[in-house]
Order: sequence, then structure tokens, then C-alpha cells
Amino acid sequence: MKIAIVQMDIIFGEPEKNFAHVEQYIKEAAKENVDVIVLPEMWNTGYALERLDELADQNGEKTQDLISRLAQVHQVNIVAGSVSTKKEDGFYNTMYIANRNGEIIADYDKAHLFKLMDEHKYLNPGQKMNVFEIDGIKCGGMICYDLRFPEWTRKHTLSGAQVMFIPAEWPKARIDHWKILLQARAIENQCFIVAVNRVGADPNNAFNGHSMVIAPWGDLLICNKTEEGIFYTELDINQVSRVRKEIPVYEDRRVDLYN
Ligand SMILES: NC(=O)CCC(=O)C(=O)O
Repeated sequence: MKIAIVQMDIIFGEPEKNFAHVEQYIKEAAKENVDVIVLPEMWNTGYALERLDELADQNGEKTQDLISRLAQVHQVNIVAGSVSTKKEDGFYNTMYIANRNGEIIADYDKAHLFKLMDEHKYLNPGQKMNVFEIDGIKCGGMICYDLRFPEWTRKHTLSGAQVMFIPAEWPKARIDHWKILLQARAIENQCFIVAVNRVGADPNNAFNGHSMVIAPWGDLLICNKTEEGIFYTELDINQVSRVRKEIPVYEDRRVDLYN
């Protein structure tokens, strides 16, 4: 599975400009014949939460139209990070995934809302998990702060996910947490982690990238990139079963002791 991760800047409260940037990035990444393109969190508006009524994507339609069109034209899967959406009962932080045929195969609303960035004041939390298939490989997706809840990743890998996609707007101030938690999630769940963070700044935070792609043994395939750009790598999915055979963590779990 060839992956392109888009470590982009996000223009605060300017969805038109961000849509245009994302379109350019997807076109550029698609030229490299990749299987999956991955975007960061809330790339349409950034954390302009006070203006969501005016800015959020109505039912995610604009986002779904864009990624569906580009996925079909370029025959590429797109894990479209997340965008702010306006639905019937309020606002959400929503991830959409399009397959090579341009079909939207999954959507996910961020389950754990991050109080330090005021998400709980403006957004509704999601109520379901997010497992989907890309080219026959079971994958899972969650968003940024969800990473701090190990049981959430484990629930996805127990459902068969071999690759976890994690878009983020994770500030520079806590970037060490990001790196350590991502590597731990990969090692403990013996899965690939594909985690995309933004760069740049908004009125409250600075962001320094460090998007990471980590193999099931904990090897770092992409890490420590702080500049804006697209980064590429390839996942050897067979590593998941090899690592799980070598250290049979899933067989050795003591579920009888956990509840
Ligand atoms: N956008 C987010 O969910 C940020 C999470 C974060 O910064 C953290 O420390 O957790």
C-alpha cells in the first residue's frame, strides 16, 4: 500500500482557499501513483469554531463531492482527514473516506472532544467507530485527541483493522506526547499507524507537523518532518501478521481480568 501524507498548512476560517489547496495537493500526490492519500484534521476551516455556523460544510457535501470526484478521476483512495460539518442536530468534526471508484465508503465523527481547544463547546461527539476496507485491507480511522484513548484504537484493531489512519491538528506544545503515543499505539496493537498533522499556526496554537507513519514493530517510516509538503512511503501489510505471530499479544490478552 503506497501512501502519500499531506502535511499542509490550513488557513484559519477560509474554507474556499483550503479547498483549493487540498485539490492541488491531491492532484500532485496522485501523480506519484499512490494507493492512498491522507489529509490532516479540520482542513476546511481550522479551529475557527466560533464561526462554524457560517463556515462548516453543510452535511459534508462539498467535501464528499470533491474527494469523490478526485478519487474517481485519479483512481486513488482518499482518507480525507476531517472537516467541520454542519448536520441537522449541530456541528461535528467529520472524517470521510472515498475509494478509487469515487464512492464514499465511510464517515466518522470524532468521538472524544478536546476541551483544551474548546471542541466540547461547539461540537457534538460521534457515537460510532470507524472500520472500512481499502483495496481489500481492513483499516480504521480516528481523529487527533482520540489517540489518547488506547481502548478506542484497540476496539478498532480487534475489529480487524491492520492500518489506523489518524489525522490531527496537534499543537507543537505537546508534540512529544503525539510521537510517543503514536509509537505506543503501533507497537501495542501491532498495526500500521498513518498519522498526519498540520503545520503553520492559528490564533491560539503553533503546529510543527511531525506526521508519522509507523510499522507494527514500531519502526518509523516517516517522522520528524516539520516543513509543509507531501511525504511518501509504502506499507508492507504482511508485517502485521508476522509481528502478531512473533509476539502473540492478541492471543495472550487476559480479557477475563479486564472488566
Ligand atoms: N485537535 C486535537 O484533538 C488536539 C489534541 C491534543 O492536542 C492533545 O494534546 O491531545
